[in-house]
Amino acid sequence: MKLSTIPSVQLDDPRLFRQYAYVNGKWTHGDGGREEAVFDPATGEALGHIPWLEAHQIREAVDAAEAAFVHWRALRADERCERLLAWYDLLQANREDLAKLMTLEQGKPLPDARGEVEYGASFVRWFAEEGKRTFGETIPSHIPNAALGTLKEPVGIAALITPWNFPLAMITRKAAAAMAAGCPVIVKPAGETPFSALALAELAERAGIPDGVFNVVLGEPAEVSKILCGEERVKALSFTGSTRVGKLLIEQSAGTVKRLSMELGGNAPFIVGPDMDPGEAAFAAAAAKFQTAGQDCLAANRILVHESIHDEFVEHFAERMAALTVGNGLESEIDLGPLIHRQAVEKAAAIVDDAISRGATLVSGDQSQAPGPNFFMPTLLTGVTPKMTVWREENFAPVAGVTAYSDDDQVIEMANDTEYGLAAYVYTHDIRRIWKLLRALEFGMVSVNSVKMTGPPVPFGGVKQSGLGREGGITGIDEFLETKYYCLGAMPSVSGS
Ligand SMILES: NC(=O)c1ccc[n+]([C@@H]2O[C@H](COP(=O)([O-])OP(=O)(O)OC[C@H]3O[C@@H](n4cnc5c(N)ncnc54)[C@H](O)[C@@H]3O)[C@@H](O)[C@H]2O)c1
Ligand SMILES: N[C@@H](CC=O)C(=O)O
Repeated sequence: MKLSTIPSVQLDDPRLFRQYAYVNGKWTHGDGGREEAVFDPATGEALGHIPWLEAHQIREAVDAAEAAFVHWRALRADERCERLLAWYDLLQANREDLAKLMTLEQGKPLPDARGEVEYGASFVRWFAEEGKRTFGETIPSHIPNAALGTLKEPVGIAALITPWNFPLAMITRKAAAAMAAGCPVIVKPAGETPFSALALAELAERAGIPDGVFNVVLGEPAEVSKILCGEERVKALSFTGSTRVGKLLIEQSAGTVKRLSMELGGNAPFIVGPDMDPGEAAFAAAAAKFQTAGQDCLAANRILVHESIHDEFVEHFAERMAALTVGNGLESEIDLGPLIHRQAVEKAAAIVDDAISRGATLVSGDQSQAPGPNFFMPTLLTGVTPKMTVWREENFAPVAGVTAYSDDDQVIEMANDTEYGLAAYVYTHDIRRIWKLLRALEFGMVSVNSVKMTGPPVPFGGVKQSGLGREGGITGIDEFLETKYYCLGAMPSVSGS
């Protein structure tokens, strides 16, 4: 292994920085000697290296999870709860180090990284408790002398494949639900951000999570996913990432008929009604657009403003953008960090060029001001239309596309004009308009007059090509549970009703 630069960033606990995979409670290198560098997107410097496991090592992780399942599922729910709560406490106690690691590998400003650690930990606590409430049902019997009911049982080994934009919370929202349900997990984090996942493994071990229950495998993404999807013993696949890769994994899982949860791309409309104060709406829209430098599945992708306040809104939005500071997320007072890598910057530039070539107006976004090659300055385009990539695709960059509409029916049509259906924002105080939009918008989540919409109690997920299933909330654990129906017959003591 090559030397890394992370220790110089002064983690309070340097053992949270691991450059190995974690399988069956052991830190593991790749048998084939393959490894990958991980870069700080702000500076371009290598932070460290991770091994790429060989196919037989991925299967060993499945063997380990299979063995662990026997004991993990046999624990009482309150015993699993205790271990998960110990994990939660350790995440909280190490919040600062986890946040530093995250900023280094992902780029988001340190306060946002702290927020994500808090957010990620909150799912662990939530599901620790929810695990105690996986109730079955009693069914009034139609069969004489029989007792009918259901039990909830863990589905089995769960493979969790996660993205780089939320390197910790996208893991805990899945892993805590699965583990609380009694399932061991095999996590395959994004290659860009493995260190948050490995720190989670270190803390899981300290929390007393038994060997084989929480595994982190690293490797060539297509190779690893093919094995996990093709493995009969892996019963559930929970994926967060792009719709393109999600579709691929659905296909790869067909042969083994897995339980699938898919949290895929978004293309969120942000609708501003004619009754809104343009300054207030612009402030909210900027918050919904620029968090995590726009690299958020919930980011406002198409900002649709009523024509009567459009020009004023644009003025306020541009003012708000001018106040944003772009830079290395480790420095103070930074609002936007870098994009994850150079290709993301190139994609953002291409989206802006495409929009301008098709008639959009560039209001602001001078890329010569970018503090480094992976940075993209907040950009505002007006007059965006459905023909433009900025409308059709999730841009995953700090590029805001604004357009005007004239009435509610038109804006509903505009908002729904996408194959995605994750989240939508509505800003208006007119209760009739709110209800009309809420019902007509084809999205899994609609947030009215609030940028913040997520958290542990929330059923997070999309419709259309934004995904399958829901994470979090009271149903998130069901993604990892089977319903077993039972009929206890020949029981004269039961009446049948
Ligand atoms: N709906 C949600 O909850 C949610 C949350 C976060 C991110 N996202 C989406 O994630 C996307 C951004 O994340 P990303 O760029 O990491 O997504 P991605 O699809 O490129 O990667 C996600 C994961 O899949 C792996 N992967 C990549 N190519 C693969 C392949 N060919 N075969 C198998 N695995 C492969 C990656 O290594 C990573 O672990 C955006 O579309 C965003 O909207 C959705
Ligand atoms: N912000 C989202 C992650 C999407 O990228 C969440 O809260 O889950």
